[in-house]
Amino acid sequence: MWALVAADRWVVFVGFASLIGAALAEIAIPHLLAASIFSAQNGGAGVYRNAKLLVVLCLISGVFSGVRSCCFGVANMILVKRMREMLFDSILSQDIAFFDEETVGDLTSRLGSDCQQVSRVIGNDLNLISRNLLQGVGALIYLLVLSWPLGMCTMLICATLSTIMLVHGRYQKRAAKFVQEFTASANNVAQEVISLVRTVRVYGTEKQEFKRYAKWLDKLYDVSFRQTMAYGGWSLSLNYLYHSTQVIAVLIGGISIMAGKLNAEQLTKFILYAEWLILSTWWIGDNWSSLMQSVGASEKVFRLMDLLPSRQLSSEGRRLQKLEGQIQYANVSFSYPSRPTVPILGRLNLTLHPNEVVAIVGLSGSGKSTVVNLLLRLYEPTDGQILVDDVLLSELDIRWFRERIGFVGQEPRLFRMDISSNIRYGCPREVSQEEVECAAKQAYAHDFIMSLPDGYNTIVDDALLSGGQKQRVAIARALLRDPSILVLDEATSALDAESEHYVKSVITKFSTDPKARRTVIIIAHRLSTIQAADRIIVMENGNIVEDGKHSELIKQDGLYSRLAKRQNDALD
Ligand SMILES: Nc1ncnc2c1ncn2[C@@H]1O[C@H](COP(=O)(O)OP(=O)(O)OP(=O)(O)O)[C@@H](O)[C@H]1O
Repeated sequence: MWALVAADRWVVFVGFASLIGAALAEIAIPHLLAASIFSAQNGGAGVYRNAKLLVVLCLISGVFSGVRSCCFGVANMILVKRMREMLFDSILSQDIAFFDEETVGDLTSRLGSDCQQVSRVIGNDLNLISRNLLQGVGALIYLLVLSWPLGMCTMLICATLSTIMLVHGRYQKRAAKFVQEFTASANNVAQEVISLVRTVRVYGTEKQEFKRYAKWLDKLYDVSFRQTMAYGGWSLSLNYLYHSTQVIAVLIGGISIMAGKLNAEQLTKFILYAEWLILSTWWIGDNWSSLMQSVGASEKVFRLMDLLPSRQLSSEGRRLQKLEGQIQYANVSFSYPSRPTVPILGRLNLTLHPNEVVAIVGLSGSGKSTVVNLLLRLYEPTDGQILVDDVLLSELDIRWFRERIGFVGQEPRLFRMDISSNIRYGCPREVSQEEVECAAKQAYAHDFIMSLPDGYNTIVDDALLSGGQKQRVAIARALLRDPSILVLDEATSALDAESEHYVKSVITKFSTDPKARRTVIIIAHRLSTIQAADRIIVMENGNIVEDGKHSELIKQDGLYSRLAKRQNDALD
């Protein structure tokens, strides 16, 4: 955290300097107050001088307090901004496996409320704790000098208060972690339910979902209730201890006056400073528990911030003169890091030649998408190697390589921006509007885009376009890059019959038009779309069981032929 603050050390430095200035100015105020009252009673000498001094001290303390508040306020803003930037950057630079483990709700909670809470450490808690600590220590020294028996009694009360404060702070820190966890869980449920609201509505599970959300809110309430009770206990003990200083003042102070060891002015000063000392301890205690809550909330935030970025992104690799598009899987085995004991691919061997259009088919869960995930280096093989143009994929500059890949995922989701920007998204070169429209035409998306109210400038989101339309925009995005390797994962699953026909034409163009040729990998469930592919790979349980052209595989009478027959029967 200090690294975060260091960049703005001047703001923090000026803040702390004004804090000390204000505390020093304020420490003399009770003394002057009592002195003025008693000098007035004793004939008036020094009243005006004390009053003038009081005005000057009040002015100084006011200016310093104002500067202090501004500086710590600014430090707080800078801190929360920088923390969010660092955390977001750290999250974005993680391996994809990280996102299999963490939930969206959890991460957004860390970025939102947790960062805000942690920033309070600088903006509020540390600032107030330091100020009250300074004032408290000043008051204690004054009290001990004034009358050590009275000073010692007050110190004893403060020590008791501090012990209660530490126990209370530790409790608040523990409670803050639960609050953080339950808030994140409630956020997870809310995000999931809102994003699946159509399913919830159709299945009529609103009440169930409400209960699921309310369950976490109940837990949150429970912890917050205990926190409030603990705070009540803290306030109660503070109150008793505060009033006990008044009792001590009356008793011990009275006895001291009768014994001639103290006069009325000194006892008044004692009461003022003792009150100040107790109030300072109260404030420290209050801010201490808040500081502990922030420390509790900060643990996960800092753990996330401290994660090392994905090694892929931090290492530089080789760049080839041109990506020809030859891909070779050599004895590749793989298990997902979240389920390391479940083998997904077992010693897979597959070679794709440059400009070949290869379709991968197979039953659901047979590992088709996993083959593509490994090529995109979203995951690393557990064993074996992947070579691209005879170079190890792990040795290639991953950014350079990905720039040359066009990818359409299973569920293309669009960004909340206009269609034109969605098509340009991630394109490594400057592209004109004509090029965007040309890509949209190739993906048969141009006509429906033109029918939208603002054409290419229409702001889209997931709800505005149909699945097939979103998929065609995603295909246009992939084509605009003019990639050397094009990957279409289930690119036809969400298409209606008409769109499917168009996409089939795009695929046929890749295999027939020499100008459009590139290495294409198509993962498809609808076998009718991939008949024009140069080769069809059939997968079962993470292994390749058949490999050949459509006509050859039909003749083999194996899994592909069975799948094709089943689909034909379904259509009849
Ligand atoms: N991120 C993940 N973490 C753990 N297991 C996963 C993950 N993604 C996929 N799997 C598992 O890996 C296996 C293969 O999944 P994959 O998505 O590659 O199959 P697929 O053939 O593409 O299936 P489909 O046709 O249904 O998309 C499945 O058993 C799946 O449950």
